[in-house]
Amino acid sequence: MAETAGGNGSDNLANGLDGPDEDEPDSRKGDQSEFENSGHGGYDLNMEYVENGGRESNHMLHHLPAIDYNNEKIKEEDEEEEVKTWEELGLDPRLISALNKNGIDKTTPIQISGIPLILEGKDVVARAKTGSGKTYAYLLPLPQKLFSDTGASKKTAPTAMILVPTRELCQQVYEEVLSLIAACKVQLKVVQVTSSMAGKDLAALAGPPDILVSTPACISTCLQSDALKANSIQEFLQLLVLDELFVFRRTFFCHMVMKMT
Ligand SMILES: Nc1ncnc2c1ncn2[C@@H]1O[C@H](COP(=O)(O)OP(=O)(O)OP(=O)(O)O)[C@@H](O)[C@H]1O
Repeated sequence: MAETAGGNGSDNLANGLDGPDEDEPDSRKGDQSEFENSGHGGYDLNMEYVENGGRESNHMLHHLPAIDYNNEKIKEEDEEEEVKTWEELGLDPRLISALNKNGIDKTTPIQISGIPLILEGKDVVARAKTGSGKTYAYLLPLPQKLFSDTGASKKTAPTAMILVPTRELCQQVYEEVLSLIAACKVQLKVVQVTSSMAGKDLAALAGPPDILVSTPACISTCLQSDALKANSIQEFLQLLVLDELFVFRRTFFCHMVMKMT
């Protein structure tokens, strides 16, 4: 991880178009049965994410608190791990209610570890086995942190960005965010943009959204076309999620993150 974020900085956010292929097959097809079968052991370090929770945060990922479950460590944690409720994680009652309506009433280890840290505004790198609930681990705190955001009326960039490597994942995460926000009955503008969208669709970025779900390649295009402005992102972005972080390693995107945070 240190190597990933500690690489050479880029001089220009819009430079370096060697981003990941957005047509890469969607690796996340986790469904309920997959989740149930995964148990809480055997984490195989196959996914990571970063949440940038504060302007004062350190730019070097190796300084971040890391939730890093490997097979050996998870056994120890399984023995000692305290099961916590959504309430004990500090989750907003509206989100808990939304989860309960979908029959999700128990927390998973990655959610127990990650959600409180993210709510505290810490930067987090987390990895756990497919189907272990990582998406909710970052998705639940995100709107919650925006519930209390009175909304800077003059903001010119999204408050939160979720970046995923493929269009399929983008659509999937976008729908999950929309569904959570609808269930909570809060007014948050959520926008999805991908490289396959026509220029006129980028008009949705004007406004701008509270939460933007996109891909690195598309963000690069948006920066080049001025649909997004690097300076505005630096000023207004409060939360950044990189889902499937390993895909972004050694790409221009690492440099971009260094600039944006
Ligand atoms: N606490 C929970 N209780 C029950 N089901 C859950 C819980 N958290 C998530 N799920 C469900 O488990 C499934 C897999 O979760 P999710 O997609 O978050 O896994 P993931 O760790 O992100 O997987 P991947 O590495 O493939 O992205 C989803 O259907 C999700 O709705």
